[in-house]
Amino acid sequence: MDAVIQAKGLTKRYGKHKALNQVSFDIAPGRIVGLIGPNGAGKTTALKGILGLAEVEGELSVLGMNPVQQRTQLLEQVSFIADTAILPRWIKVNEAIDYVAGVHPRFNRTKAEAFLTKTKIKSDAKVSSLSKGMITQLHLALIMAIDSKLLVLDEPTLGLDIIYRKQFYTALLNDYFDEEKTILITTHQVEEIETILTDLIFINDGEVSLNMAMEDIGETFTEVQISNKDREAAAALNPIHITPRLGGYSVLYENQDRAALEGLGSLHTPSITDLFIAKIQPQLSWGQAK
Ligand SMILES: Nc1ncnc2c1ncn2[C@@H]1O[C@H](COP(=O)(O)OP(=O)(O)OP(=O)(O)O)[C@@H](O)[C@H]1O
Repeated sequence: MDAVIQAKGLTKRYGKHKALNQVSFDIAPGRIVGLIGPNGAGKTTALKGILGLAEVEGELSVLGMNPVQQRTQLLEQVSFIADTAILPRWIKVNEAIDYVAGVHPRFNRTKAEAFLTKTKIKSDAKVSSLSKGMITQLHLALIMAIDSKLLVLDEPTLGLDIIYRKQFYTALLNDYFDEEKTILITTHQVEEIETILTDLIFINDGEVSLNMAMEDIGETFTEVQISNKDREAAAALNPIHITPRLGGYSVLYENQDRAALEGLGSLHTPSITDLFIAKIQPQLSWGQAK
C-alpha cells in the first residue's frame, strides 16, 4: 500500500534559521510513529507542514494529497490535537459533543462518551469550569472518537496526570488504532510511548538523526554494562555513548557485532530514552565511574 506520508527534502526557513533542513521520511499505513526531538528540534514545524498549516519547501504528500493545496479535503481524513488544546470556554461538554457530531461525519458519539466516563468530566459541565488537564481529556475524547486515517498528536498528554496518561495510551492502542490507521505522535515523555510505537524518528536541529522500525533497534544498538577494568577494550570497539553507572559504565554501540561485545559484560537493547540521549548528546569520555 502507498505511504500515508511521503516527505522528501522538507526545509522550512524562518529568516536565516532552518527549522527543518532536508528532512525526508516515509510512513506506511498501520504504523504508530514517534517523532522525538529536544525543544526547538522542528517537530511541531514538521507536523504543521503535514497538516497543511505551514508551507514547507520540498516534496510532501499526505494520504496522496498536497497538504497546502488540498487542505480541506485532507482534514476530512486527518485528526489532530495540537499541544495547545483550544475549546471555547463557554461551551458545555455535551454541546461540544453535539458540535463535533454535527460537523464530522466520522464522529462516534458513543465512543466519545465512553472515553469521558473514564474521567471526572460531567456532560453538563462548562469548559470554563474544567481544569487544564480535564480540558485536554475532553479534547482527546473528541478527537479519538473520530475515525480518521491519520491521527496527528503533538504532545497529547501535556498536563495530564500519570494515571490518565497511561489510560490514554491504552485506549489509543485498544479502542482507536487498527491497521488501517496511522498515528504520528510527538512527546517529551518518551518512556511512556516506548511500548506502543512501531517506528521511531529522531529529529534534532531540523535534521533526522534516526529513522527506524522499533523491531530493528535491538539489531542495531547494543548497550553493555562494563566494569572499570574493561574501559580500554570497550573503547576499542567504537562506542557511540558512555554513561558512568554504579560500579562501572553503560556503553552504547551502533552496528557492532554482538559476539565481539559479549566478553565485555551483560548486553541489552537500550531504552528509547538512552538511545535518544546518545544520539542527541554524544558522550565519549569516561568521566568518573560511580
Ligand atoms: N513562527 C516562527 N517564527 C520563527 N521561528 C520559529 C517559528 N516557529 C518555530 N520557529 C523556530 O523553529 C525551530 C523549531 O521549532 P518547533 O516548534 O518546530 O520545535 P519543536 O521541536 O516542536 O519544539 P518543542 O519540543 O519545544 O515544542 C525553533 O528554533 C523555533 O524557534
